[in-house]
Amino acid sequence: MARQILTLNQISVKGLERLPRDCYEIASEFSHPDAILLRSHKLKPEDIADTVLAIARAGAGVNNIPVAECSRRGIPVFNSPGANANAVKELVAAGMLLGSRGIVEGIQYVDTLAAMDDKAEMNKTLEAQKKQFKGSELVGKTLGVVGLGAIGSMVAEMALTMGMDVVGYDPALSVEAAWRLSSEVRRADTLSALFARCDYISLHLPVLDSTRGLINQELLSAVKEGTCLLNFARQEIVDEDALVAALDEGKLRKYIADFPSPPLIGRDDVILMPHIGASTDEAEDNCAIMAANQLKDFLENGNIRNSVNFPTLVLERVTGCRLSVTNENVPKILGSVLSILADENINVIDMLNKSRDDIAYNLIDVEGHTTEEVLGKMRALEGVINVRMIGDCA
Ligand SMILES: NC(=O)c1ccc[n+]([C@@H]2O[C@H](COP(=O)([O-])OP(=O)(O)OC[C@H]3O[C@@H](n4cnc5c(N)ncnc54)[C@H](O)[C@@H]3O)[C@@H](O)[C@H]2O)c1
Ligand SMILES: O=C(O)CC[C@@H](O)C(=O)O
Repeated sequence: MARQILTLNQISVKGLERLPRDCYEIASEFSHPDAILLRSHKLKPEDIADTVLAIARAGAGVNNIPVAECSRRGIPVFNSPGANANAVKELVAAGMLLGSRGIVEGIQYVDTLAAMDDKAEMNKTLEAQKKQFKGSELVGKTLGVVGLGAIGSMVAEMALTMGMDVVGYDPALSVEAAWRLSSEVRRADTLSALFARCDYISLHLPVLDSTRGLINQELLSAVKEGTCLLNFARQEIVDEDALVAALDEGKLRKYIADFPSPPLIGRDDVILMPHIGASTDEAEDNCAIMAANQLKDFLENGNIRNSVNFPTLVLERVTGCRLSVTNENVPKILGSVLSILADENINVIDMLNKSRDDIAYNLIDVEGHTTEEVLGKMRALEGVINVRMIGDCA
C-alpha cells in the first residue's frame, strides 16, 4: 500500500519527485498520513495524527514544530541543514549593502520624480539632491557574526572576500563547523565584546529557550554607536522593546530583518523583508530534495540522517526483514527486546543501537520472518515507545 505524505507548505517538485507515485501518495490533506513534509507551517501537537512516523522540515529552523512532543511520541524530526545557506548568505550581502548605502531612500526619491518630463531638468535636480543618499563602504568595516554554523560561516567568508574584518561568536560551535571556518575570523569571547566592536552584526543562530530574547536591552545599550543589526535568523531572538529603544536613541543606526512586526514597519531606520531568506529556486529545490530523501530512507529503511531529536543511525540492509525500536534511554530495554526475539527463535543478523538525550533508537535485521504478535510483546515492554516492521517480514 502506498504511503501517505501530508505536505503543509508548497514543496519544490524536484523534492517531491524523490517520492515515486507508485509508492507514495502526496497531498495537502490526509487524516491519517504516514509522514509530514513542511516548511514554515506552524504545526500544533494536536495536528500530528497517531499514524505519523516522521516529520521532515524542508529548511533549517524547526521552531515551528513541537519537537519535544515528537520526541515523547517517538517521532523523528528531520531538517535540511545547509541546503538554503547560500540563499540566506546572498540576502545578507544585499542587506549589508542596503545598510551601507542610500539605496532604498534613493530609489524612493527617484520614484517621486515620475511626473517630471524634462530629462535635463531631472538630471539637474537629482545631481543636486543625491548627496543626501551618500553612504559608506563595507571594506575595512567590522562584521560580527553570531552563530557560525552553515549560514554564519558562509556570511563570514563572504564578508572577508569583501574586505571586511570578521569577528565571530558561537559558544556551541561544532567541530565540523569549526573546520569550515576561515582562520581569519577572529573569536569574540562574549557577545557583549562582539557588540562593542562591530559596525555590522548579523545573527545566524537558532531560536531556542536559551536564545529567545538573547539580544536584549543590556547588549543593545553596549553596542558600538551607529551599528547596523541584521536579523535573518528569527524574530524571537531579538527583544523588540529593547530594539525599538536602541533605534530611538540612535545607538543602532539600522535594523535589517526578514521578520516584519507592526512596531517596526514604516520606520526610516528599519528595512524589513517578508521572510524570503530561503526563497530561491535553488534553496527550495535543495531543501525539498534533502528532506524527501531523508524521509524516504527513514520510511523504507529506518535510517536516520539529519534529525534534530534522534541519533544519526544508518545500517546497510542485509536481510529483507528489519525492525526499528524506539525506547526511553534507560538500561535493560534492549536486552528485553532481544530476549523476546531469542525466545521466538528469531535470529538477529545485524543491529545498531544509538541514543540521544532521552531517546534510544535501534535497527535490528532478523533472519526469516517475524509476526505482529512478536512486535506486540516488544511494544508491551515498559519504556518502549514504538516498534516498526520495515520491509518483507511476514
Ligand atoms: N531567513 C530565513 O529564511 C532563514 C533560512 C535559513 C535559516 N534561518 C535561520 O537561521 C538559523 C541558523 O541556520 P543555520 O543553517 O546556519 O543553522 P546551523 O545549525 O548550521 O547553525 C547555527 C549555529 O548557531 C550556533 N548557536 C547556538 N546557540 C548559540 C548562541 N547562544 N550564540 C551563538 N551561536 C549559537 C550553533 O552552535 C550553530 O553553530 C536557523 O535556525 C533558522 O532559524 C532563516
Ligand atoms: O521555508 C522557508 O521559506 C523558510 C526557511 C527558513 O526559515 C529556515 O529556517 O530554513
